[in-house]
Amino acid sequence: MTSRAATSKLPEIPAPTIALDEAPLEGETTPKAVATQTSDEVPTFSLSAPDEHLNSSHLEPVAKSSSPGGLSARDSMAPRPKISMSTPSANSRGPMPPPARPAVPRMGAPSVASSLRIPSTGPLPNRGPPASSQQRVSSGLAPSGNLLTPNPRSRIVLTPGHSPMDWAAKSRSADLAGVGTFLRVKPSQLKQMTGRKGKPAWSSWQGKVYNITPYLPYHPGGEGQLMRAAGKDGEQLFMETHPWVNWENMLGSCLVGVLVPEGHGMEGAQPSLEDMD
Ligand code: HEM
Repeated sequence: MTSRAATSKLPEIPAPTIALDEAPLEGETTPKAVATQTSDEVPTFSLSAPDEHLNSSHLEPVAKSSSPGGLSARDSMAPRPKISMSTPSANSRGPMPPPARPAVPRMGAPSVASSLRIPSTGPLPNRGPPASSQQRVSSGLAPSGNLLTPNPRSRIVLTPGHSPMDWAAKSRSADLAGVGTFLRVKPSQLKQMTGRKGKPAWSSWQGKVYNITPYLPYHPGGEGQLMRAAGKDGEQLFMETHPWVNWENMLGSCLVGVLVPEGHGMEGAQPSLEDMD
């Protein structure tokens, strides 16, 4: 009974004003009413096709699909989209997808998908000033001896057991200064600590003197580079090379003492210096 009423409404739908007034009310926006002018032609065609299905089989699918009939409303909605979708999908299932997809990515640039892609060839975003930082690499990738990265600058390949992580562990575990107590070191005395002739290599940094000998095999720049600072103030060389490196933290266990003027007494320090010769 109700089905006939619905079918009877369908032929009345072609009148544009009635059908369109009902649609926007159920819909969200009234501006869609503009489509009514174009829909004058559409409803005649689209409705004709479903009308045939509805008239002939609107009761049949309900009975076929489910006898309880609780889904009658859904079933009535389903066939309409199926009709419109069926014709294009049936045509596109075979050949359509393959040719369309490859053409777009090969062209590349203009598509939205391409703008979302990560460039495979261009430079990656800068994540920090020391791009080739040994510290950054070593923080997670060099738990033991060998360094796994190439030498973009003048870094060397450290021998096994001498990675920055190894140094961190060693420097935490022991006093590496090589002196019994903190010393007052004169510049003339610092100059003698060149790491040669059996003497340790000392270097000063901001008024403090460090024994850099234990760190030599751990220095990513090589022993030769580090030795350039031996026997003198190494701050300038250090800052010219890697100002981001924290000298004090890395060589804290190597602290010998403080640098004092030449005329300053060496009361406590003199014996220790003599003993080391
Ligand atoms: C004495 C204290 C020093 C410490 C604790 C120290 C520590 C380090 C560290 C951690 C690196 C790796 C840096 C990185 O890859 O980002 C490095 C590299 C290097 N260091 Fe030193 N260094 C010292 C002194 C010196 C001195 C006096 C020189 C002389 C110029 C020097 C020359 C170099 C060079 C050429 C590199 C390799 C280039 C680089 O990776 O940046 N270092 N040093």
